[in-house]
Amino acid sequence: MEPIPKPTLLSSDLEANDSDSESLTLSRLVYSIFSEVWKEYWKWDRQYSHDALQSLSFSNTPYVHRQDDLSKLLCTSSTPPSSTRDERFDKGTRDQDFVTVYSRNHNFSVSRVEFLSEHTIVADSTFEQHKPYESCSPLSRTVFKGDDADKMAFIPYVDDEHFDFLDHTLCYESFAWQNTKESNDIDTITLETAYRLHNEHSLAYADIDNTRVLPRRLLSTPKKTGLFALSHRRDIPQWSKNQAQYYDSFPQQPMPAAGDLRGRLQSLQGLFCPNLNCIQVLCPVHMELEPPLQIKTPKTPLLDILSQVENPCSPLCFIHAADVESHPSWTEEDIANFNTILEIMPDSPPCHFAIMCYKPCREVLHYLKLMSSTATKTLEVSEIGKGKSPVPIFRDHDADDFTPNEPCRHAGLCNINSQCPCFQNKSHCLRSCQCSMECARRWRGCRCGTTKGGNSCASDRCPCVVVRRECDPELCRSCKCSEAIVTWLSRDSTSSRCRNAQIQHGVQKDVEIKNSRWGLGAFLKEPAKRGDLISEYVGELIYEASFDSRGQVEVAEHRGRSYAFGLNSTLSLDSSYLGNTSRFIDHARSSTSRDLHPNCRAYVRLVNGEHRIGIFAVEDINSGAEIFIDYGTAFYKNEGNTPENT
Ligand SMILES: C[S@@+](CC[C@H](N)C(=O)[O-])C[C@H]1O[C@@H](n2cnc3c(N)ncnc32)[C@H](O)[C@@H]1O
Repeated sequence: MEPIPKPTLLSSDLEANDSDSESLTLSRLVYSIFSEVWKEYWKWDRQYSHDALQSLSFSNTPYVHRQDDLSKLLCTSSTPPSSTRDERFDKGTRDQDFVTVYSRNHNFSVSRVEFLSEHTIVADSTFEQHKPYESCSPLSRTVFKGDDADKMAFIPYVDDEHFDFLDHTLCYESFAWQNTKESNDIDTITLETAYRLHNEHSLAYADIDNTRVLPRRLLSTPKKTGLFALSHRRDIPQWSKNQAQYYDSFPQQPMPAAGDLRGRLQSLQGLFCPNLNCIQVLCPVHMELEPPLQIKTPKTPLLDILSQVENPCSPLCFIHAADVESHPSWTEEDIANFNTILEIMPDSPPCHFAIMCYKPCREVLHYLKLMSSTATKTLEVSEIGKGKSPVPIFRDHDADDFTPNEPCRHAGLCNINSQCPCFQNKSHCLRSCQCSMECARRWRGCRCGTTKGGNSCASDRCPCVVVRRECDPELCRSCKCSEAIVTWLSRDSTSSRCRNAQIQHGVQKDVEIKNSRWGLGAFLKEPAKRGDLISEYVGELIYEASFDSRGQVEVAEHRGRSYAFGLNSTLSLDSSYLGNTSRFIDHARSSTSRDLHPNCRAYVRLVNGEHRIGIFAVEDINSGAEIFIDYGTAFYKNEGNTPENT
């Protein structure tokens, strides 16, 4: 059985007998129930594991022909036992191999046995064994890792006498398998402890958390999701009779009432990542636990909004008759919901509000007129006396000297007084920043036009290109960068397309990985034009300490291959363990031979507030050609390569 972890904070106090304070009594109770559950759980675990293993043994595998409740398929290679052979095995197929498939129930009893014949394929030629190569999990987008854990998940090259793994272990504090505090087992034990303390000892969950005896917090805090919320997202072993009552007993995240539109929008918004590179549900990288509602300042005068509506939305649309006969009497709830929608999409036509508010379009316009006159007055008053702000300074065009910051969330203007992180970092405000759309720190996008059959934003004439950021689908409207992906997908070569949004659109070339001069190399499977994105370089985003301990000096050196790129002033992008085909692109120096020169180049671009690396063709390249980039002078220094030997 695993040793019971002692709570770090109170372990000595818990063992002392002479203190009677209320909190200590509470802590002792929590600890004693935790210990009780701990022992019960590991006893169950041992029996469960024993039964599971036992059930796999052949002698214990009774033939039960039942089709229902199949939960597990286990395969072993064998010939069928003669007693259970059916006709198929007597028709000259005896020398074939058979696979016996046992279907099992939750309690490991066998519910069905089948014998499947196995077809053997004889290869014409012998395969040559590939030399040892590390595995790399395929990745479609970069993931944020930050710092590697202090716990070592495995010992690399442990059977290789040339690798000094003892030296490598010094980079870590412990082995991951020595740590019993973070596991599904511990979470399971903690949940059962919480249940018993609450239901059998009448302890409030907040009081249990306050003792800080349990290894995980039960309730969520603004910064961290608690175990109760997490338990809905994972499977818990079926071990305790109390489990069926967990979900009635444990507090749920309160759901906003049906009429509370603001609350419902906020909780819905909290599900989706606001970063345009991501938009993933419950994204662990960009999302706060309870992000505030994104409120927007109106930008377009009402008359302009109205003039853009071409078709009536209904017989009661404002287009037919703009005025109402008398002031429509909406309930307080109607008005509150209308205001909420107005806050998040102020520049929408009344027809859209009509659908969302369940009100006639014409009545909506009446309220819009009322609200817009108030809004203008408020704006005028709030702008009085502000004076001119100093011209903002930015440095986010230079990745070597900049790391993107979190979106800003503060009251007031983005300046020194509000301690705005964008101001402090000299960056542009992001789409998901809380400041007004009129904020002087916001990037305004480009106004590049598109030409029929031509491209836009392909040169330094585009202001986005100049500052090394990809066009923004919400800001760069005239280059139609939000439509470029549709154009590309339809392969419509006659339509114009924005050339400065290829990374976010994932417009990549087909690439094949084959043996090459220095291990594996990347080869084009289709032609590429100058300026085309070949592939995005994806991997794990890591800080410098992890860059070092991943062993640019140890593991990578031993392997003889390095997959890390400097991304910006604090982060590197490493595709050693997670990556895509671009990790196989080899290096070539400028101005060497025709078939060994850099036909592509890696560029760091600011894409919707994040740095990403694109590998772009710097010349027209034929299908079948190997892709090369120039790794730069660091490659010569770090890897002992000289320009001559490459
Ligand atoms: C990003 S990996 C490229 C893919 C690598 N060829 C493979 O098999 O996985 C970079 C490593 O490939 C090797 N490499 C690539 N280009 C090279 C060159 N021109 N000269 C020597 N080694 C090179 C070096 O070991 C380098 O650290």
